[in-house]
Amino acid sequence: MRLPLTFLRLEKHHVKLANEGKGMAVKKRQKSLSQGRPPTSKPKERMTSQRSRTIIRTHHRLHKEYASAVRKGDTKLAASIAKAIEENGGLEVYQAASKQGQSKDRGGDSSKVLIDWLQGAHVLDRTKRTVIEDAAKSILRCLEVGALSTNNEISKYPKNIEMTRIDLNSQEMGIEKQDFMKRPLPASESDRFDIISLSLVLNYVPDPAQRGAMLKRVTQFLRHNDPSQKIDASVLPALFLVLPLPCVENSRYLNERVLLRIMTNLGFSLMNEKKTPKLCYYLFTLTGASNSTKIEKKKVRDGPAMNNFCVIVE
Ligand SMILES: C[S@@+](CC[C@H](N)C(=O)[O-])C[C@H]1O[C@@H](n2cnc3c(N)ncnc32)[C@H](O)[C@@H]1O
Repeated sequence: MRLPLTFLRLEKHHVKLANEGKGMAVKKRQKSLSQGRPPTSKPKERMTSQRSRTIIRTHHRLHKEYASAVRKGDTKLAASIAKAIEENGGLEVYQAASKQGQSKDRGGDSSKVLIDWLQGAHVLDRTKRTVIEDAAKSILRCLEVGALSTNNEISKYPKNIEMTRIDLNSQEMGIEKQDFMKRPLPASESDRFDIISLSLVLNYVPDPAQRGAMLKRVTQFLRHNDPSQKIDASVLPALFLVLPLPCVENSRYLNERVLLRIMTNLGFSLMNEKKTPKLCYYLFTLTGASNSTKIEKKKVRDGPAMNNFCVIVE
C-alpha cells in the first residue's frame, strides 16, 4: 500500500520526537546494499571553460601542424606532433571539451538555431514539434556531420526528422564513426538528405583546400529540389553551417563577402544568418548547380591580431 507523502513525513517527525523524548540515541538506519556498493563510475568532472578552451585551441593548432607536416612528407615531425595531440588528450578529450560548450549554461547546442529557422520557414510546427500540416508523411532526412550527442534539439523530432549522425570518433550509439570525406557518394536520391549540418566542423578541417572540398561534397549529398514535396520547403534542401565568429570576422583570408561568394558559386543561396559574440550561424539552400569557379587564397585585410583561416575551392 502506498502511504500519502504527508503521512510519511508526519510519522518520521513523530518517531524522531519520541526518540528524543526518551533520551535515546537514534539508531543509525541500516544502509541499503546499493549504498554500500563501490561506485561503478566516477562522477563526471566538469572542465572550467578556460580549460576546455585551452584544450580546443591546442588541439586545433596541433591538428593543423600535423596536416602541414604530412603534406610536406615530414614523417618524423608528423609522428612527434601526433604524440603531442595524444598528450593533449586526443580527439576524445577535444570532443568532451566541445561537448561542454553545448551545455545549457554555456549557450546550448547550436541546432536550437536550426530548429528555430525551420519553424520560421514553416517546415516545422512551432508548438507541436511536428512537420507542418499533412506533410507528416514527408519525413525530413538530416545528416549531422560532427555529431557529439543524440540528444540535441534537432534530435527531438524523431517522427519528422530522421537523423543520420556521423563523426570521426563516435561517442555513443546512434552516432556512426565515419569520415564525411570518405562517405560513399549517394547511389540514388534515397541516399541524399534534406538538411546537412556542419556545426563547428569546417573549422576543424586543417587544410583550406579540404574545407572547400567539404563544402563541395555537401552539394552531392543534398537532395535535388522536388516540386512534388508537400511541405513548404522553400528553405530545403539546406546546409546549416556554424563557424567560430573569428573565422569570418577576424581572418586575413576570409570575410563574409568571400564566404558568400564561395557558397553562391557552389549553388547555395543564403536564407538565414545569425551572429553571437562567439559564433556565426548560416542556413543556405541549394538552389542551383555549382559553377566550378575556383577560389584561391587571397588576403582580404590585415592586422596584427588576425588569424589565417581560409577556404580554398579547387
Ligand atoms: C567542435 S566538434 C563539433 C561538435 C558539434 N557539431 C557542435 O556543434 O558542437 C567537431 C567535430 O567534427 C568532427 N569532424 C571533423 N571532420 C569530420 C569529418 N570529415 N567527418 C566526420 N566528422 C568530422 C570531429 O571529429 C569533431 O568531433
